[in-house]
Amino acid sequence: MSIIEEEGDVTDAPVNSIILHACNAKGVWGSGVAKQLRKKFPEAFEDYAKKCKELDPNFDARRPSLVGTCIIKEVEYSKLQPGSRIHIGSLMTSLDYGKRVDSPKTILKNTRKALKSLKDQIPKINADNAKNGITPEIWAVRFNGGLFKVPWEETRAILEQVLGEGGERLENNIRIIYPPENAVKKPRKQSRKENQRLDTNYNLATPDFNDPIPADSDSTFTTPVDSRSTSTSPETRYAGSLRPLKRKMASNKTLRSTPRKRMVRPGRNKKPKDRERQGGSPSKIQVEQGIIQGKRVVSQGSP
Ligand SMILES: Nc1ncnc2c1ncn2[C@@H]1O[C@H](COP(=O)(O)OP(=O)(O)OC[C@H]2O[C@H](OP(=O)(O)O)[C@H](O)[C@@H]2O)[C@@H](O)[C@H]1O
Repeated sequence: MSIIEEEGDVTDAPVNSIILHACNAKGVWGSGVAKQLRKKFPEAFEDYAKKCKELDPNFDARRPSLVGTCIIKEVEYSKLQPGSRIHIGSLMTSLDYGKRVDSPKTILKNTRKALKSLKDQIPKINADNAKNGITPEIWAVRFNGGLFKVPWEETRAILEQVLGEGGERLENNIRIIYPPENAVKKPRKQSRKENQRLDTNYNLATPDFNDPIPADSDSTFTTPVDSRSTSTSPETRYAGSLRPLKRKMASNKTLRSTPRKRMVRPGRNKKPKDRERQGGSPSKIQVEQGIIQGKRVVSQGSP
């Protein structure tokens, strides 16, 4: 047994080979590789869906006995080559799919069991092909590594352990097929709402203006300052104008909880005229001058 990884399309696997992929146990091949296989080999899908339904008629996950097994279905390879055969091996590594997909840990546990199930079925397939002097090759995708979101290295380690174990090594060679980089769908474009949220979050962070602008930046490089001016965050809505500063000062006044008290000593602010009328004490200068507005003041020590 050898394992090689190469670029390509798994649906181009040759006649007499075994295509290997992972799927849920709910009878759905709605996306990813499974969908492609459903389209090209509808017989394999019908067999899989029927088996899922037999074991769990309502697909309510009460009888998840297919998880951890491998369904292998032999189908016609091509209508153009009557009698030509290919096997589709479906590793049931998660009970459900989409948001209800099993955790990576559970998927890996199920993968180990499902690969053992595959290994148990291979001798019969090999025996059938031996008549024609063929040892079928296994063409696998990097299963679990797409919609099931399990890092491929972790799945591969289990594959090597189970299929390559000691004296029971498989004689079949394994080809891991991965799509060319430019064939992989780009991540979904973020919605306008998500973009706005990201934008706001970004602008709320205090930009470090001391950060050097990357050397390879071109004229379209957007600094945090530029993007702040288009932001709708409260802190930055008025970036570049004086209005926010004025508003800030105004709001400081109105926000003060207790009005500032002025310390006023009694009679302090009264005009000299008032002071005199009220019989207040004359100022030092008035005393020195001896006169307050026509009224003679007798200073101390005068005869
Ligand atoms: N033609 C091609 N040739 C070669 N490699 C190809 C390829 N097309 C894609 N790949 C790559 O093959 C890896 C696995 O990718 P996938 O996402 O398919 O599989 P998976 O094992 O993570 O997950 C399984 C669940 O995905 C679906 O989901 P539904 O239930 O329909 O919702 C199923 O039904 C299952 O349940 C990724 O590296 C893809 O880039």
